[in-house]
Amino acid sequence: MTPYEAEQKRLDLVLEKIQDAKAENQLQQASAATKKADVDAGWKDVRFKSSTYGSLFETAMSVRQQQQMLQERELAMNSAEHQAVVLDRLQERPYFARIDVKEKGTEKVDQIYIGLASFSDGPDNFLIYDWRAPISSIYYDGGLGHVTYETPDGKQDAEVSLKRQFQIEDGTIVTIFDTDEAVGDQMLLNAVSGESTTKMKSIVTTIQKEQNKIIRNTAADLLFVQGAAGSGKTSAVLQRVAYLLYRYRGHLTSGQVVLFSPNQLFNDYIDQVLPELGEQNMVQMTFYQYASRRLPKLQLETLQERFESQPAGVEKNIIDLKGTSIYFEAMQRYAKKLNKQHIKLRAIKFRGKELISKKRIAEIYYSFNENYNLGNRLQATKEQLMNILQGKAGNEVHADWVEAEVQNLSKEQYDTMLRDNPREFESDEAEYKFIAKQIVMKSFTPIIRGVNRNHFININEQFVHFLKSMPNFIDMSAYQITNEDWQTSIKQTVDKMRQGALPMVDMTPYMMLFDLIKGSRGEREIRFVFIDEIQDYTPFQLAFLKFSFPKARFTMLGDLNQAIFTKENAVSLQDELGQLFDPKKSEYIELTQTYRSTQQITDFSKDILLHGAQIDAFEREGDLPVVSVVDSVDDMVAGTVQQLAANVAAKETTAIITKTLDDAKIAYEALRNQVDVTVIRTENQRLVSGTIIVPAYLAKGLEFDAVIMWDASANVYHGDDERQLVYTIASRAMHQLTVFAVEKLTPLLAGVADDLYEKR
Ligand SMILES: Nc1ncnc2c1ncn2[C@@H]1O[C@H](COP(=O)(O)OP(=O)(O)OP(=O)(O)O)[C@@H](O)[C@H]1O
Repeated sequence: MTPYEAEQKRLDLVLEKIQDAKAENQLQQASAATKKADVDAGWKDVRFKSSTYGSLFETAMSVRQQQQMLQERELAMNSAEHQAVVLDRLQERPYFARIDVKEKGTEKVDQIYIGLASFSDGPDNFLIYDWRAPISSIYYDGGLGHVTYETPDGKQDAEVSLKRQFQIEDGTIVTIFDTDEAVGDQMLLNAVSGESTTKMKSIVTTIQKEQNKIIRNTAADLLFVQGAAGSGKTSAVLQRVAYLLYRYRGHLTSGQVVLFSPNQLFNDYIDQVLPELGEQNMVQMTFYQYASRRLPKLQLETLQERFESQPAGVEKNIIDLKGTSIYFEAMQRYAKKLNKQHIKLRAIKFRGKELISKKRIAEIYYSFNENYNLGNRLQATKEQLMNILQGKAGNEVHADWVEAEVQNLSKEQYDTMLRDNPREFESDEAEYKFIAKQIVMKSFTPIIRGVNRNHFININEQFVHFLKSMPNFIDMSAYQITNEDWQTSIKQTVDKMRQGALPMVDMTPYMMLFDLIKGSRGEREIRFVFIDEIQDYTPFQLAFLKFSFPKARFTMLGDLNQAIFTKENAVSLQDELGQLFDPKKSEYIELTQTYRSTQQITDFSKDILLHGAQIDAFEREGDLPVVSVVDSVDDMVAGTVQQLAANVAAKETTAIITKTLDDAKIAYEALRNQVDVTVIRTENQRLVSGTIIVPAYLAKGLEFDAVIMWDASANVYHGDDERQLVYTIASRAMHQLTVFAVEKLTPLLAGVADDLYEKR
């Protein structure tokens, strides 16, 4: 029998067993469904008796029992359902690799077949191993011969005598490929040569050794991945989520994993990867969404506003300062001082008059000794305020307005107030008291809620006071900021706040200050936080996220060359992180090999960068990028139409990437009558197939077969600080890159070596 025949025979056998398992699974599902129906019927027996405490408790018990039963059944059904999905997937593609391994100390050679999930036909007889199983690591990590791999019990030695890759289609083995490398280049070439789609795909069959390190790391508190554009950072990190969910099954749910992504469009782009791997998606959001959730009343600056504002001079110095860890630390020191003085309060009012004055609240707040921290102090203040409110409510019973309301009660209102209470009162006085108390309690409810929600802290005023105090904490001249500059900037912030808005730079400090005053302990149930495009975060934001997720391990991914928001500040990020996380528990991994683009596009993009970053192109040939400097916008439009026609003929999806949203709209107006295009205006739009026009800041993290860079003229991209932006745009292209400029090409591209592109 040839190896091919032998493998096909085995495959047939496995498929048969999968078929058996499916039949079995269907029976299980049916039985789970009947059991659930029984429980549902049981609900009818749950009577709600609530006249006494005893019976209330009894009802609660039986509801609880029903719920528990229901949950168990649901779980059984879910796992049967889940299993069914897994089996379907395995039937489609049972495995993609095989390794023959002899573990140290044994003589037997095991044939390990690796697929998307484990499958066995009896205890310990695994016909397929999950790609995340410890032993599967061997497939990704090395060649033939001696290997060691990590298991939960420590390192294990083994000998590998065969590595085989398969392509299986419809139950038939199409190719078998034996290799002595980690993951054969041919296989990788096949994987990356496909066309782009609007959804990212998993890379499970061709994970590279360096990527495998990222995926399987469980030791680091901070895993920092610096990687060139297209080096598979995002891919690796999504595989990592799937890995962690597998590794900590039963202790970790997808709801305890949060991914901060650059924009909503990107969320949309990656949301199929985990389901494809048989896992649920983690919580995905942008930093902006996180902030809006926490500050629902404030209008925050949007991505577009942030990207398109081009602060310079002092304004920029101030923005820079507000993003530093120095500013973060200054805030901590400022907050500490609030234990002694300067807390900003709001009087508690009721029916237009002051119930508890600011002065009184301050007295209470500062009546606790210095051992109290801000959180305890606030808590203790709240308790006292509640006591006072209770007393005040008692006094209020005899107020005129209450009396009037009692008199005016309708019969219906009266009945609702009495509810199940006995209708007979000892005296009229007792009846009045009872009703009046209800009325007072009802009108006090919003005040009590307000106290519970810290409304007596005037956070806006506090924030302004914080800003005003900063010159006492930070030497502003070190940032080229004069006292006057600082005061002007405070005024601008205050003006914005008056309109119910908050500038982006003040957003994180504002949340942080409030958290400090509240003594917030962060979201402790979150275990893993992933931050993509880390170069766009300031040290202040990172410190804030660390504070907000105190129990989480962090994985940060970024490309310092694509720092389109923070620009050169990103370089110091790594140093800053060294202060936030214990260096002994931090790991830095660099990915230099890029997979997205052809050699020609990678070489061109790389040359845009000044410092010749370490970027290795994957050997895949394509056309040279084309740079076309034309005489007028009309010519650019005509050229774009022509290029689009060529791309469509070659079945390449194209993105026309502009610098700003306005440019995108202009391009759209110019093109819409001639070609079929969709303009992406906001991050909340869906990615559609076909040609799109998108502003650069929304194209982050995405990739396209072909990219047309719109208007790369000298008057559009001028400053050296836009180099990273130009690099980001160019590096979105997989196979085809066309650059148009009107009259004069941006100097940022003019510096690229002549032989790396074709002039047209
Ligand atoms: N091991 C791999 N096997 C096959 N394809 C891969 C592999 N690693 C990455 N790729 C492909 O390379 C492309 C770029 O990957 P990805 O988007 O993850 O890179 P990135 O580092 O996040 O890029 P950027 O920083 O530019 O957004 C994707 O099409 C991805 O599928």
